[in-house]
Formats: sequence, C-alpha cells, structure tokens
Amino acid sequence: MIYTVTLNPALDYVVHIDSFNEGSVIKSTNSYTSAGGKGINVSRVLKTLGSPSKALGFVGGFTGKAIVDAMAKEQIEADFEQLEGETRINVKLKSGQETEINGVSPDITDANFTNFQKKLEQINENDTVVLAGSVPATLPETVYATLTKLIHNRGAHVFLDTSGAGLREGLKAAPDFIKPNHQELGELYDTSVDSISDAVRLAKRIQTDFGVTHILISMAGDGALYVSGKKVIHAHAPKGTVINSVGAGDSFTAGFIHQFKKHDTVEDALKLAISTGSATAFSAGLCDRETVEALVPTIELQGLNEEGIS
Ligand SMILES: Nc1ncnc2c1ncn2[C@@H]1O[C@H](COP(=O)(O)OP(=O)(O)O)[C@@H](O)[C@H]1O
Ligand SMILES: O=P(O)(O)OC[C@H]1O[C@](O)(COP(=O)(O)O)[C@@H](O)[C@@H]1O
Repeated sequence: MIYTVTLNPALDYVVHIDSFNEGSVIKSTNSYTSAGGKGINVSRVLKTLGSPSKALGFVGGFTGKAIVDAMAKEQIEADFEQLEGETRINVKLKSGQETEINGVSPDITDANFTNFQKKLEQINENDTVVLAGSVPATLPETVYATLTKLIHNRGAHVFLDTSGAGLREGLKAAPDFIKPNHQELGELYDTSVDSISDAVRLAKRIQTDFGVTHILISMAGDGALYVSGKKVIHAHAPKGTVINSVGAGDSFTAGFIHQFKKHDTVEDALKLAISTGSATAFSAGLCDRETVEALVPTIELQGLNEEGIS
C-alpha cells in the first residue's frame, strides 16, 4: 500500500489574469479551486495512473471540508485528523509568470498530533509512505525525522519531499527516497545549482552525509536526475507549452512511485516520473493518463559518470 502524508494541505486557488499591476483592481479571466498540498496531489495523480493510495494528514474548516469532499468524489481513500482552525488557501497567480501566495497553516495541538500518529499504526512492512510538503508552524522542524524513524520501525519505506529546515532535519533519519528540486538542493548546502554537474556533486554529498539510497532531483524544464550508489542518470524533459506547473513536482513523485512499486527498473520509473511531471506542466490542472502515456516514448535518458559528465 502507498500512504501519503500531508501535514500542511491547501485549497489551491488558481487565478488567471492578463497582467499583474500592484495596487490596481484586476479582473481574472479564469479561476478555479483545487484540493492541494503535496501528498494530496501525489494521491490524486496516483489514482489517475491506476495506483490506490491512502491520504493522511490534517484538515480543518470549510477549506478542509472541500478537500475531503474532493478526495471522496475522486474515490481516494483518506483519513485526516480534524483541526479546529481552517486549512490554508494558497493563491496561484497566472499572469504569464507564476506567482504563489501560500497561506498560514492552522494550529496543530499535541492531541491532534497524537491522534495522527495512531493512524500510522496501520502501516505495514513493504508499504511506502510519502511525506510531502512544508512543516506547519506549530510542529517542530524535526517532525519528518520523527515520522521517518516511526515508519522505518514498522518496516515501510519513506519518500520525503520537503524543503528548508524540514528537509535538513528529515535527512538525519535517512529516508529511502528524496525529491528536492534544484533550488531546494542548493539551499540545503547554502549554494546555487547552476548545472547538471552541480546537482550531481550535491546529490553525492547527500549520499555521503546522510546515506539516502534513492536521490531524485527535479529540475523543471531541464528534466531530472536520479542518483543511487554509483548510478547517475539524467532524464531530459520533453518540450511543450507550460500551462500550469503547480503540482508538476508532486506528479513527478507519483509517476516514480507508481512504476517503482511494480518492481520495474529505475530507468522505467524515471521515464514515467518525467512524463507525469511534464504532462501536468502542459495541462491546466493535474495531468490525465492519456497525456502521460503519449509522452513516455519521447523521454530520453542519459547515463552520466559520478562527476555528472556523459
Ligand atoms: N518547463 C517545463 N517543461 C517541461 N517539463 C516540466 C517543466 N517544468 C516542470 N516540468 C516537469 O515537472 C517535473 C517537476 O518539476 P519541478 O519544477 O522541478 O518540480 P517542483 O514543482 O517540485 O519544483 C520536471 O522534472 C519535469 O518533468
Ligand atoms: O507545502 P508547501 O511546500 O507549502 O507546498 C504546497 C503547495 O505545493 C503544491 O502541492 C504544489 O507542489 P509542486 O508544484 O511542487 O508539485 C500545491 O498544491 C500547494 O499549494
């Protein structure tokens, strides 16, 4: 079974405008809401690809109810801990450029967290648990390390997709898979990633410093890297018109796990990951299966040496 954990879900409010002028009244040309937050998006895309999953995390208020209703409508199993406050609204402004205003997370009490941890007792050996998204303000930065240890004790694998302090602390518990994007990777070592070889060098440092087995680095239009042991693979992203890249990273994660859980090669998993991420980037909302399947045969992989050179 695949579980997704979203500690900090969001109702995404996607607003299209012709141009953004600060201080003026702007009429949107199109807008919609979407149940979001990283683990929730992963569950939604897994469903599209044909993998069942169960979504765990915290929701509250009318925004939380909108998420619960959306999951039920899409027939995705979910078991969220209910909070007193309201799940945040994240505004995604599309004006040619993409601007994001992410809301404030509701409070999570000690009792809420204890109830949530009880839900993790259903996890069994060989399950995969995706821990994804930012750490809410009322939880400690070490929360992903705590959860990773707990999940490892139950014999399951952990896929961690987060950034900043949550990633830095989470790495200390050696999750099995991580997927920072190239900016998040740079932030981890207080540097910038300006080339594929920069990304490979830092991925190798993560191997040495934290002992993570499968390191995926997504790089938007530059595709993605997979680093494990001595293996280094660069997957090229297909060319296309980007309509909405919100959820592209989560779609990439879903594509990788869907294929990897079938015991296919990492090469096949990487091809599906790129196809799924790019299919979402080329779509108005999250991807559909036809768009993903059409991209798979177009994806090119390139083996690199440990310096990131072909
Ligand atoms: N401009 C783009 N062109 C083609 N594919 C893209 C583009 N942006 C994102 N993608 C696809 O989505 C995946 C994840 O994108 P990325 O922006 O790196 O993730 P995140 O949303 O986590 O920052 C990429 O590996 C790629 O497959
Ligand atoms: O938890 P975070 O890091 O604030 O991110 C939440 C946002 O990320 C998303 O999950 C999209 O993530 P990606 O674009 O990285 O796939 C949105 O649905 C949500 O608004």
